[in-house]
Formats: sequence, structure tokens, C-alpha cells
Amino acid sequence: MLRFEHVSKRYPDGTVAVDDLNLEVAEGELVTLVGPSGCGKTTTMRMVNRLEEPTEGRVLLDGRDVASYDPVRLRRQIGYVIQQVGLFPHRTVLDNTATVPQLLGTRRSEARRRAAELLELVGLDPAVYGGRYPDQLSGGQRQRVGVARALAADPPVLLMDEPFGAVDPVVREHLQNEFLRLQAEVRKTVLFVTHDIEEAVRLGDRIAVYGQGRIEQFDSPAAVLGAPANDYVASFVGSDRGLKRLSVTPVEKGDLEQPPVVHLSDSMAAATARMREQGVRWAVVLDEHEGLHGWVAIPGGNDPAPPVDGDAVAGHARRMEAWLPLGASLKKAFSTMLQYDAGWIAVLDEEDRFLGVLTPASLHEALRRSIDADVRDIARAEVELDTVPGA
Ligand SMILES: Nc1ncnc2c1ncn2[C@@H]1O[C@H](COP(=O)(O)OP(=O)(O)OP(=O)(O)O)[C@@H](O)[C@H]1O
Repeated sequence: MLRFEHVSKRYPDGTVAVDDLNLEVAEGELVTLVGPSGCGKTTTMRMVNRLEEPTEGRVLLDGRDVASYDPVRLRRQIGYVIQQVGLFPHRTVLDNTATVPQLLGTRRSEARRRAAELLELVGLDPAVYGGRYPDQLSGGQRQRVGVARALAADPPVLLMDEPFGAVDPVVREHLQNEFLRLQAEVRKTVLFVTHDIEEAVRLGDRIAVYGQGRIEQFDSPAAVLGAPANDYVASFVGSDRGLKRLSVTPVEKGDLEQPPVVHLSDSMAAATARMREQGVRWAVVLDEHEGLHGWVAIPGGNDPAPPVDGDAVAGHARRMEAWLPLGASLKKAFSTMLQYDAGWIAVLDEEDRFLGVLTPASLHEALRRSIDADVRDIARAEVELDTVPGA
């Protein structure tokens, strides 16, 4: 979809910003470019929409050299989001978002209808925000309008240059989550520049780690964190890369423990027998649809209301609210366990069926697996998508 072939950029003063770059971004893929200030990320990006021209090599869009496009027509196919969003101060949010489609000849009413849909998509209620002016928005809200506006012409390619750089870390995380949710829906081919390795890992299907004008490693987040290609990449991703790995390593079936499982309608006598048989003190309780209800403990001597003959599990079970989907990250598993102060967390499949539990011991095993595994085989964890309206 997007391809750099031996691309170099030397500025007139002799600065080599990009040095023999080779990079390919597949259709629908989100590639993050990460590296320290001045390493050539922005220059790389600006050679795609011809705000800069390479001094050597070529950039291909859908197999065609971008140099052969008319720059204006080229830019219509490429959404561009930058840190200082550059909204028109005297136009409303709705009109700002509708600008490009209108320039492309879409009728005003149709462009505004589409703009309202996009504002909705980026989490801004058009009825509330559509009529406001940019200076009546928070920094995070302005960034969202920037993203909506870049998507308005439905370009196949999006260039994003530190789009969330100007907002505080909490809002930033919300924007990242929302952007991932959006990307899962619209599947654009995205080149995303950041100097923040956490952001690169979180968002990228693949990450290009830049040194001075060159890519030092181009790989999946798990591989970059788990097997840095050289000392430069290792020091860039940081000594806490083991911890960062947690956010890209998913909980797998093999990590789970299998405590006894009983149902709400079972008798306490049968449930107790099951627990004794397996030598444990508690069992997971499922409802009649095999959904998670909670847990039940083996009746003890100082139980204030011990079960009597014929009691069902339903009368003695406790609710357990916390659970994780299979594929959630180990980081999420760890934080959920801490948040609920729980000794175990149930893991459910896509249809909310119970698969097993994660305990501190099994979590520890999973962490070891994450550190020891051949990183190339590690699937990417699903990123938690919590949408916080109005952030
Ligand atoms: N117009 C220019 N003339 C000369 N040198 C330039 C020009 N634009 C950028 N450079 C230099 O090229 C190098 C790469 O700049 P670029 O903006 O691509 O880096 P970056 O990785 O995006 O940095 P940052 O994260 O700070 O935005 C830098 O050394 C910069 O000073």
C-alpha cells in the first residue's frame, strides 16, 4: 500500500534527515515510527504527501510513485493529523469537520451530515459540540476534531504526526483507546509518528524504531520489546521492557487453572463432595447459561448459616464481578487482580463462557512465559478499549 524504496532526504544545509530508508506498510496496517527528537520521523512522513521531496529513492502509494501525482490530488487521498491541530478558529466544529468533503464538491448538507457522523465516531456528540468554535473545546476535544476532519474525506491513508502529543497523559490514553476503536472500524493504512515508546507499543501493529535517519528495527511490539535488535533499540525501549511486555502479552488458555465448577442449581452436598474430592476449599459457580455467577466455599465449622439437607448452591454462592476475556493482556490481568483484591480471576471466551481461572501462581507462570518465549510466536494482546465520553 505504502512503500519507501531506498529513500534519502538531504536538506540543502547538508543535514541528512533520512538515510536509505526501506519500509512497507500493508493495507489497513498501523505502523508507528518511534525515535528520539530529530531522528527523521516527521521528514519521513512529509515525503508521503509531498510536503518534502526525497533526494534519492521513491515513495510508492498503491504501487505508484507519489512524485507522479498532482500534489493537491495526492493530499486528498491522504488524511493528515498533526499535533497543533490547525482548526479554523472562525468555523464551527461541524464546519471544520466538513471542510475537505466540501472542497471536494460534496453538497454542503451531505458534508455536514457526514461530519456529524464522524464527530459521533470520535466520541463528540454533534448536538453538543457541533456548533462550538475551536476555542470552546479542551485540548483533547480539539485533537478528536482533528482526527474526525482527517477522516472526513475517507482517505485510504492517514498520516499522524504526534497527534496526541499536546494533551495530558490521562486524556492521551483515552484518545489512544478511542483511536484504536476507530481504527478497528475504519481500517485505514496509518503511519503514526511518536517519540513515546509506550504509545508506539500500544498502537502499532508494527513499530519502526528510528536511530539517526535509519530504522534500527521494524517488527511487532512484542518482538521489539522481547528481542531488541541491538543495544540502541534495547536502551531506547528501556530497562523496564519486561514490564512493557505485559501489555502486549495475552492471557492464553494454557495459563489457566481449573478449579471445580458447580452450578447454582446443584445441591450443596454434591458441590461439597466435588471440592473434597479435588482437595480444594472453593469452587466456581456458573448459572444455567454457563455464565459466571461467582464462587462457593466448602462449608466450615464456624459458618453462621451452614447448609442443611437439600440446600442448593444458589443459597450459599457469592457473586464475583471481575472477569477477563481470553486474550486480555497480562498487564490487565494483574491490575484487575489488584483492583478487586482477588485471589483469582475468571477468564471467559468470546461468548462469555467460563474457561478457567488465573491465580497469582498461574499469572507468575504466564509472566515467565512472556519473558522466556520465542517472541516471534507471541500473539498480540487485545488492547483494552474503555471509552470515556467527553475526556
Ligand atoms: N528544512 C530543514 N532544513 C534543514 N534541516 C532540517 C529541516 N527540517 C528538518 N531538518 C533536520 O532534519 C532532521 C530530522 O528532522 P525531523 O523533523 O524529521 O525529525 P523528527 O524525528 O520528526 O523530530 P521531532 O520528534 O523532534 O519532531 C533534524 O536534524 C532536523 O533538524
